[in-house]
Amino acid sequence: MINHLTAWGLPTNYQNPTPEFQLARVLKAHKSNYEVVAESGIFKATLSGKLLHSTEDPSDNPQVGDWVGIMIFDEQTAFIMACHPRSSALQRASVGAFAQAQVLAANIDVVLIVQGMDHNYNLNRLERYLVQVRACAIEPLIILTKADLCSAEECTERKEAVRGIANGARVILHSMFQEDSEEINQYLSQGKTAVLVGSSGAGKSTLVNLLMGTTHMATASISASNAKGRHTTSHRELVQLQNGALLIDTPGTREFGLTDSPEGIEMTFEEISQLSGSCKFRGCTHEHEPGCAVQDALEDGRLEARRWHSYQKLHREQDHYGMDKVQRRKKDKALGKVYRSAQNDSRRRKGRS
Ligand SMILES: Nc1nc2c(ncn2[C@@H]2O[C@H](COP(=O)(O)OP(=O)(O)OP(=O)(O)O)[C@@H](O)[C@H]2O)c(=O)[nH]1
Ligand SMILES: [Zn+2]
Repeated sequence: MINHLTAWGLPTNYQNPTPEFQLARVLKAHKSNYEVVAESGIFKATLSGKLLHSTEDPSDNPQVGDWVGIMIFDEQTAFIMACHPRSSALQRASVGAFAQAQVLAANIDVVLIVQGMDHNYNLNRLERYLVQVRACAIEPLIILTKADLCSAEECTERKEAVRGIANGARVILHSMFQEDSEEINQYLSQGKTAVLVGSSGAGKSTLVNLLMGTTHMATASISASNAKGRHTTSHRELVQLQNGALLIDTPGTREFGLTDSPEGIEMTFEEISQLSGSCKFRGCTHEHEPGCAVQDALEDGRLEARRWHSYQKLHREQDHYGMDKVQRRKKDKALGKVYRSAQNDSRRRKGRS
């Protein structure tokens, strides 16, 4: 018998960490309402009280793509009892929260960074996505959509420019008027989970529709379609593609704030990391020191000023996040102390009375 959950990306050697509960994967997460798929079907789900109160960090709460342990309540509803460890998580700095990471999707194999070749085209933004995806240790794939809006020369030029900053990530040109999506499909293999990111209007939903085709719309992913059978991006959701791969669309990720993994910057700006190693002084700030390899490269044109400024901006942002996180931890710790001492006082008072 084919294990139903393998069609939802369950790795063959997966060990269920909580065998007392049924294994399920989160298909949708909207605030505290979830939809999960288990061997026995699709359920609406909510977090169990225990899980709700035991998670200190909001990023530990289940997200789209997570493997969870559920207890089935009736034919349609279930409780999520446990959120299992993730093989990977695509996260960004949380919007409006101080130095908190927000998990956008869990257990991801590849992130498709979608950018339109219209006014959406922007190398700095691509670098930001690349840094953060790599900071999460996930493979990035860049898809330049709306190729029909550029001349053939412009397309080639832009693809080359993107290759120049991609540091080894694959770059694919795409248009909705193309008959097939074979080139993209190569990276979306059976049982692998991909996430689409890109700013609003980049062409993500259009691409999801193309990759989903029509046959799978009749299955679980019907909920991803409106009456006209079109996928619409209102919230994150995991769908099955025609070729057996799984795809999560993230709507309008306009803000894609960096968290604090320096690996992302090092991998994306490898040439700058290498140059830094040749500076005369260790700890060179690359601003005014003599014998600075970065300044030399900027002067003779080996390093483009745009790229250097982008690197500096992203580096600063990441440093800020790191410093804010240290501060937040200190504050949390101090608050914890105040709370514990108040608890002890109250216990003592109770003991005396
Ligand atoms: N010319 C052209 N237009 C495209 C192409 N792909 C998408 N579009 C158009 O671009 C607009 C935005 O596309 P969507 O797919 O809705 O963009 P999105 O990234 O899902 O946007 P959000 O849902 O806001 O995150 C739509 O009007 C599409 O028809 C393409 O390859 N060529
Ligand atoms: Zn230097």
